[in-house]
Amino acid sequence: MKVAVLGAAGGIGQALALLLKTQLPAGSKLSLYDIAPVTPGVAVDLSHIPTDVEVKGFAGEDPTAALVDADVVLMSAGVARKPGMDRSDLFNINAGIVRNLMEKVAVTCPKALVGIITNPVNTTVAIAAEVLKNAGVYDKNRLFGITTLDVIRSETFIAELKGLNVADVKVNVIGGHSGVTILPLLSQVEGVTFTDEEVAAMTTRIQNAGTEVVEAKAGGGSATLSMGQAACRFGLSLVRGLQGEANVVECAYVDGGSEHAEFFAQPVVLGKNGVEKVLPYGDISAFEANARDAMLDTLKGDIKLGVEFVK
Ligand SMILES: NC(=O)C1=CN([C@@H]2O[C@H](COP(=O)(O)OP(=O)(O)OC[C@H]3O[C@@H](n4cnc5c(N)ncnc54)[C@H](O)[C@@H]3O)[C@@H](O)[C@H]2O)C=CC1
Ligand SMILES: O=C([O-])CC(=O)C(=O)O
Repeated sequence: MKVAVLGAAGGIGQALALLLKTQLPAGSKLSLYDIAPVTPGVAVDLSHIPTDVEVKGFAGEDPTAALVDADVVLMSAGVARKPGMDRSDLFNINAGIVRNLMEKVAVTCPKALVGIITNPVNTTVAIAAEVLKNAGVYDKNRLFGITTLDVIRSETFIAELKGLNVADVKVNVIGGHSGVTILPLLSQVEGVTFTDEEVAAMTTRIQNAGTEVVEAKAGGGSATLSMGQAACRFGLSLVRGLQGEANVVECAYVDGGSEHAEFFAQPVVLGKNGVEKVLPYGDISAFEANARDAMLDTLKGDIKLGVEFVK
């Protein structure tokens, strides 16, 4: 199994690479790419950790060497937010970065499962899809926007509020990955009841959790360590699915035939070809149905921006 991380010298990339070095199955290969010249050094550093995962690092303008034979590509290349910015403010720089990297993926490892972390995810995933379509290699089951951070935040915040063991809290988060498009389905959390006020406050906190970190880091970037953990969880789930494990389920932003939008985050079963099955997200409350319907114009606009960028 070969996993490539693009943007590997960054805050997320280094945290993710460390977790993958220690958690990928024995015999895996980890390939790190970033334009930053330090990247081969990051690989040398990680290679001193005694696990059976081979690490190689590549820097420079061309990611091809890192992508050869990749089964999974996790992309966090790009710029991060500073206080006062919205995720959509990252579009101008990150759209081109994602497009250029996806052009190399399309040529070098078109069958890889690709997880996009680079923001704005609602739009960059649409960009990635258009690039793959233009190259004639698009398979909707192999492309994912990684929304796992919204899931782990929801689980953490709910466990804190309700005094639960966080390992027992499971939450689906649907929609997209910014502001109102992030919709945690609190009504489905087993063994927990929320007042209307708690639902409203918790939903808002989860939607604004990225901004909470951006403000706390005060100009030093956005979530990197929690995102490293989230991306590692999602990447390992992709690997487990590829290896034939049954019942690997994650929420992800996919082109899954949703009635709501071309891309929509919801639970999916992962397998040898990526998405094996898109699962229904189940019964939701009136509050959640309203929030879902209210987000759709924003989400569809974000997707359209990505499609038009590539055209
Ligand atoms: N999906 C999600 O839930 C989350 C997404 N993000 C996003 O992830 C992205 C990365 O964030 P950080 O790691 O904190 O940023 P960072 O600035 O620490 O790292 C980004 C890395 O990308 C590299 N890079 C830039 N252009 C590149 C290119 N053309 N090819 C290869 N590498 C390139 C940079 O050299 C840098 O090392 C941002 O867009 C951020 O908004 C952040 C948190 C959560
Ligand atoms: O908020 C940001 O800019 C980074 C991000 O996507 C998150 O932390 O959820």
